Amino acid sequence: ADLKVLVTGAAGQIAYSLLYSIANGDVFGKDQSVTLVMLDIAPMAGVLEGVVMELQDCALPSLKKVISTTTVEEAFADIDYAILVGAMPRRQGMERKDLLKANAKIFKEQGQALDKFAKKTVKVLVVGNPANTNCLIALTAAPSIPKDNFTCLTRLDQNRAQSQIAARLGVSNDCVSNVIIWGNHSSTQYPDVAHASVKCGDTESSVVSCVKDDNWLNGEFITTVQKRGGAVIAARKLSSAMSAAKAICDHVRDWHFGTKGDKWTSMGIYSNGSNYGIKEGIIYSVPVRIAPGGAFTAVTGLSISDFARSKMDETAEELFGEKLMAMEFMSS
Ligand SMILES: NC(=O)C1=CN([C@@H]2O[C@H](COP(=O)(O)OP(=O)(O)OC[C@H]3O[C@@H](n4cnc5c(N)ncnc54)[C@H](O)[C@@H]3O)[C@@H](O)[C@H]2O)C=CC1
Ligand SMILES: O=C(O)CCC(=O)C(=O)O
Repeated sequence: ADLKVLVTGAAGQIAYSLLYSIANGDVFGKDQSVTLVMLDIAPMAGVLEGVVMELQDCALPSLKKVISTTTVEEAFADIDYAILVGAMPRRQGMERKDLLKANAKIFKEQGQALDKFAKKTVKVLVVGNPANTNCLIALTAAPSIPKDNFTCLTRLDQNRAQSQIAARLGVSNDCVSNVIIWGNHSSTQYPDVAHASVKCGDTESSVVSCVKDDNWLNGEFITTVQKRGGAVIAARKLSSAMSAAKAICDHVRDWHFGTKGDKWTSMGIYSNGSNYGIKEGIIYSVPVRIAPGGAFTAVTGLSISDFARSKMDETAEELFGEKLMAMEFMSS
């Protein structure tokens, strides 16, 4: 059957790369026909039309139909996937949580629209910042959809971490696996390589033993990944878009087709209180294994050092703080 995939913020920068990749079959496969639904706000209707024209002009075989709209009723009707990108991006000098007030109401409205109009099996990926807390807002506004159908994007952080390690070791990016992103997609996130491995030829070794520099791994490596979004904004005067679109494709592809073998990937998921002492009630990034079709389980049994514990708790605390702020905005 045809897959109906919604992208919000469809006239924006991330969408400009993302829509092409989805339409080209890079996410759901070349043999899967896709109906793309594109939502943006009314003032962007003209730009949206231009993007629709370009998608048509790509003449892609797996793109069955394009629907562009500025109303949530039409956008969320019967969708299989909702990729929620549309939101205000951060500018220089702002933290991602500064966006909460502006963006919280978007995700409340869209959560309600998911609840009312989407398939109950819809898979939701929240990208708009602050991604974890926006995801929690959407999930809360959509009680008829299972909590495990809501995730937020930390794959960009994972890709950044993986590429920092690969560059340090002088190997290609695909040699590095099982890097973990814990917690918030923010500067408190904890990129963790304690369980990561690097494969060169037939031999697989731990990243820690290959890098042989704990000072770098526990210091500069972590801060580089935590602050990478800000570094891109400072350089480009715009937030990451090409790399964000690529990470969205990686996330959704793995959620659709599953992870391979014993490999895992990180995504922000609803914390039910049973993983690594992380309390219930926030969207927190953890390593997961995913079965084909999308059922995922958090990877269990990983040893957690005291250093990791304190980092994991710090980012959880920030998320509970954001949740409190979000609840205040919602009730005021
Ligand atoms: N989680 C992550 O790893 C990342 C998240 N982001 C976030 O993604 C979001 C989008 O970034 P860009 O595409 O660069 O921004 P952009 O400003 O280029 O595009 C955003 C689009 O969303 C639209 N929009 C605003 N309110 C909307 C609503 N209620 N419904 C539908 N569309 C709406 C805007 O009109 C605009 O066209 C930002 O919040 C940004 O911070 C960006 C990179 C990575
Ligand atoms: O950092 C930002 O706010 C820009 C977008 C983003 O979330 C990122 O690049 O990681």
